[in-house]
Amino acid sequence: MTSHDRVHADPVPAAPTAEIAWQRTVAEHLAAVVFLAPAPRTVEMPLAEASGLALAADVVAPRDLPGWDCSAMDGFAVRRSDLLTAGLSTEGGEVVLPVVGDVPAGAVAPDGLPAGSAVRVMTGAPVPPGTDTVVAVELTDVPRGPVPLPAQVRVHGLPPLGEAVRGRGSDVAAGQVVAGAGSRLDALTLGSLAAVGVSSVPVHSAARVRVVATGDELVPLGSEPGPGQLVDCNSWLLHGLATSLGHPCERVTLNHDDPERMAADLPSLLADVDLLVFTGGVSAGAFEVVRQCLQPRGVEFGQVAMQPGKPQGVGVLDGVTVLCLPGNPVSAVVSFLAFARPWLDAASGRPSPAPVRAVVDDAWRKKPGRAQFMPVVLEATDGRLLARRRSSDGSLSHLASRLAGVAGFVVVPADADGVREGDLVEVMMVPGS
Ligand SMILES: Nc1nc2c(c(=O)[nH]1)N[C@H]1C(S)=C(S)[C@@H](COP(=O)(O)OP(=O)(O)OC[C@H]3O[C@@H](n4cnc5c(N)ncnc54)[C@H](O)[C@@H]3O)O[C@H]1N2
Ligand code: MOO
Repeated sequence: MTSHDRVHADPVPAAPTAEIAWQRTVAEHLAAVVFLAPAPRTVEMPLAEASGLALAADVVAPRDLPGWDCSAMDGFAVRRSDLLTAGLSTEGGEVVLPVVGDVPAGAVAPDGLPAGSAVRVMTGAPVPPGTDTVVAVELTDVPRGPVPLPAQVRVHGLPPLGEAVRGRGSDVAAGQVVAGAGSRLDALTLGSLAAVGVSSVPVHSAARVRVVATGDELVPLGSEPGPGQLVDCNSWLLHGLATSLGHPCERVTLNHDDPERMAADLPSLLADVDLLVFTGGVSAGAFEVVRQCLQPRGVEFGQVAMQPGKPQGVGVLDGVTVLCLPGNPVSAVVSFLAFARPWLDAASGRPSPAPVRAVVDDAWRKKPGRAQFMPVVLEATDGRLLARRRSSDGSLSHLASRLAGVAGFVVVPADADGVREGDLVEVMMVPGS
């Protein structure tokens, strides 16, 4: 905590120890955090409200799509053998057929097609039983566009059998799986289910999240910071990440460093959420409000071999998983993506995203010992995804303004001493970027 007036302020609270409960690799801490995720809840939800959620079961088509044999073109439905009989061949010629009906999209097709006749059909409209081919309007003497139903049609091209006829169920047959269990209801999956008429789906509900920024140096967005103060950005960063992953999230700022006051607020902070995320006040200073409040209550504070994001806390209070992330803004973002996101994925039944691989368009050194999360911009060039450092100041944890435009973080393994131009690396992506 860096508040200007703290220098002369309250006595130091009766501090628990600043003991380091554990030292872990990123993989070890990830496993410890994800282990705490509860089994996903399953609910039946209207499709319209299920965007972004994961399906809890396979969803099958309740009916065939298309629901009838239909036309793929504006034209005339015929029996192809009638065209051949009337003298049309692949060599050429033309035939005239009487037009005995009109089927716009949305209409019901006539029961059948009298021999040697045609029915005008529009794209998507049902074709009468017995027809097997649609002659596009361009292959006839009928002009394109809004013309009255002609009494007859002159056909001057022989389409192949089955041309422009879509069979019933040719997209999906009733009972076939449209989207499998675990699929995320992105726009296209949601639209597919709407197409087959699925209006409600079994899903894993999103997790309810509360993010709490702490520190008496913080002032809310819109206020002018005084000496030693700064605008809280972490609550916005973490709230934005949680909501962009589709989890409802409440944003709280506690601009004090009083562990007793925080303890009094704990029941309401823990109420009605699945995941409570603190940021700030976890390290080794004299006024680490989160550590001082939560360590005596069983939350463990330790160090993870990563940069940024070394100090971390984790525990369970009243059945709620509590993650305590560092206060430096880049550290908070990296920690959220590395640990809170996988917890959220597990608790909401979503598969972890496949790692994105990119080629480094840059080179930098690092000290071996801690995994590094380097903020990068990504650029697709010549079929390759190039990762370039967002800033030559690298992965420094306080560079809040340089988070703008960051697409992800190149994960440099702990034992590496740097990255060379052309290296293929894994990128931990910022959701929605
Ligand atoms: N003696 C040691 N000092 C520190 C260590 C250590 O091991 N020994 N670890 C360092 C590392 S690494 C990190 S990361 C930070 C983490 O510190 P805290 O989690 O206790 O965070 P604070 O001290 O509260 O804040 C750090 C920094 O970030 C600013 N901050 C905090 N919250 C916000 C917010 N919501 N919006 C914007 N900025 C925020 C805060 O003002 C500080 O400047 O500890 C190192 N120290
Ligand atoms: O871990 Mo801290 O986040 O390096 O600055």
